[in-house]
Amino acid sequence: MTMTDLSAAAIPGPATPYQGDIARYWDHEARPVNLRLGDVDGLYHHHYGIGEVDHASLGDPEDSEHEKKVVAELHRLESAQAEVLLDHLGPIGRDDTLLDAGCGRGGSSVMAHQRFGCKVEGVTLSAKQAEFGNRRARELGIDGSVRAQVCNMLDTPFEKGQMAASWNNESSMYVDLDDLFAEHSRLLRVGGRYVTITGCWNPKYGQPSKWVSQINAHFECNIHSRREYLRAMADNRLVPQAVIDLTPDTLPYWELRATSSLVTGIEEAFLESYKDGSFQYVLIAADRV
Ligand SMILES: C[S@@+](CC[C@H](N)C(=O)[O-])C[C@H]1O[C@@H](n2cnc3c(N)ncnc32)[C@H](O)[C@@H]1O
Ligand SMILES: CC(C)=CCC/C(C)=C/COP(=O)(O)OP(=O)(O)O
Ligand SMILES: [Mg+2]
Repeated sequence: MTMTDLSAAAIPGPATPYQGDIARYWDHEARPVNLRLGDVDGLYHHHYGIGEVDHASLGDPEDSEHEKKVVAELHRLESAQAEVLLDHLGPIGRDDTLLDAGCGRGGSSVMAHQRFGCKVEGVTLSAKQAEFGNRRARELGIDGSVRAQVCNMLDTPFEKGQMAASWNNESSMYVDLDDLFAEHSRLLRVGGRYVTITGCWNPKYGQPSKWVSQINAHFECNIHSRREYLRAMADNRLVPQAVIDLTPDTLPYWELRATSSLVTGIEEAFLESYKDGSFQYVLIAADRV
């Protein structure tokens, strides 16, 4: 099957009722905070931002263009997050294939192809997201290299050792981590790199805080603890090379978002849980050994 021959692939139903819920959730998602940010430059993300806010770029709050500038700034910070994830993939060649596990509308996949010139396979539970990502790839003329498929990331059709690198950008809170890392470990070649950026609860807090529970309910997900990530990697031949606490770097994004007209109601939970230490935004990069 060639990269663009999607018609040949039989799409099985969801593996579990829960995966059916998540497929429906993302099939129906159309929040302005995601679509308006994506419209800035055609990279559509479903993850959050990192880095300092460029307050000078926002200008006067009374200015009629202010809201547009806030949208552009939030989007710049979300793309900066994806750039940091890609920075940790290691050397990638044009002939390599990467896996974007839980690819959403495909923003990170496109960025990876633009940076490395390689092939990128994205998988999502949502047919709407896969169609959206494949349409964007066609519009950009890169559908020979970047594609999305409706597929469970715990059970993919890719070959053992096929991937030079793989990642989960804010998509690992929907699955069991042992199952997830077993599949990444199977797909990665020895020496290949796995990267995740994720929110995780802090074992030092004791248990998930009320804010973490609120985030779980809001997104129908199941946030894991930092310890669970490290244990599940160790059990699946993934050896961490970097564990970076991005919590201080993501706070400016949330402060700005909380003041914008695009608020969704979840801003307080992120801000409060990051500040009380119960929740952390982390990047973990690991080598397949
Ligand atoms: C918050 S979005 C992140 C999207 C993307 N990684 C990004 O950074 O824009 C979560 C994604 O995980 C996907 N997902 C959740 N569980 C999955 C599973 N078992 N297999 C494949 N994708 C899954 C959803 O379909 C959705 O696309
Ligand atoms: C860090 C954690 C716990 C993430 C949970 C997964 C998630 C829903 C990410 C953002 O998606 P989105 O961009 O669709 O959300 P929003 O509409 O809030 O921007
Ligand atoms: Mg978003």
